[in-house]
Amino acid sequence: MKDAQQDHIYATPQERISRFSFDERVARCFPDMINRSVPGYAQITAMCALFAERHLRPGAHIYDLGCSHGAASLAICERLAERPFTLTAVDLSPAMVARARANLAAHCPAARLDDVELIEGDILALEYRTAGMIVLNFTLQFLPPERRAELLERLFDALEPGGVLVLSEKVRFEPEAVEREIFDLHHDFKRANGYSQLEISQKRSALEEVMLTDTLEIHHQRLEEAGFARHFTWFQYLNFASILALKAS
Ligand SMILES: Nc1ncnc2c1ncn2[C@@H]1O[C@H](C[S@+](CC[C@H]([NH3+])C(=O)[O-])CC(=O)[O-])[C@@H](O)[C@H]1O
Ligand SMILES: O=C(O)C(=O)Cc1ccccc1
Repeated sequence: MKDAQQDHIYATPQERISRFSFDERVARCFPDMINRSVPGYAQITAMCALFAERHLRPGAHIYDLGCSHGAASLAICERLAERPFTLTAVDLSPAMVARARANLAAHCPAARLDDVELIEGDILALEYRTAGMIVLNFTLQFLPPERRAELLERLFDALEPGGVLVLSEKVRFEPEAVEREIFDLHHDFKRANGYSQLEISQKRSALEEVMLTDTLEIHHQRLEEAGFARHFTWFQYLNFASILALKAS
């Protein structure tokens, strides 16, 4: 599937801006979109492989939830090419799952390919098996806020002792003055990466009711309540952050 395209989705004025969705059009340009929009995306993806290398017991299972093109899964498969593990990557969008499948088939080391499974489905409805590592990179923010705690509790239950969860999110800040400053700086970041003011503001409107962000404090509180013994923000770049949460061994 050689269709890696530049993101021009919001480049022309739209009369009515429809809600953002992970459809065919977004899937087609997704790598370009996320790399130019999410500060630290490449670093966070690469670190997921190092977390797996450090924390995964041989033979353990990994989940990549809301995998999109499968970037985190691929980074893990490449780094742990010689080590035994199994992996399930899940996404609700058929267009994304098709890309993840093609990407993994093309780039996953042959020795790992048989142990990787892709599921087109809702991570809120999945039956989880015991896992050593769960990756939630920029996915929780798209779930209804009232379902987030329940999902984290289920993921905590699925993790084996010593298991790890990587939770990466766009976050908001309090007080409002700080939020405004960092929000604007993120827009500067996007402009520096070639997005126009029109693209930035139209996409912001499209995301308004779809992507509801929490503060880092809320994320940590949820993880605490889900049962995680240790959880800390290991990365932050403007309003994008990643937390590592560990289940006691
Ligand atoms: N209920 C759901 N069930 C399954 N998938 C879902 C659900 N809701 C949304 N998604 C999927 O979650 C992904 C979010 S993108 C993740 C990036 C990836 N992790 C990456 O590291 O490249 C983040 C972003 O675009 O900012 C999309 O592919 C949705 O289809
Ligand atoms: O583009 C943005 O402003 C974002 O907040 C991140 C993002 C990246 C890709 C899809 C949806 C949101």
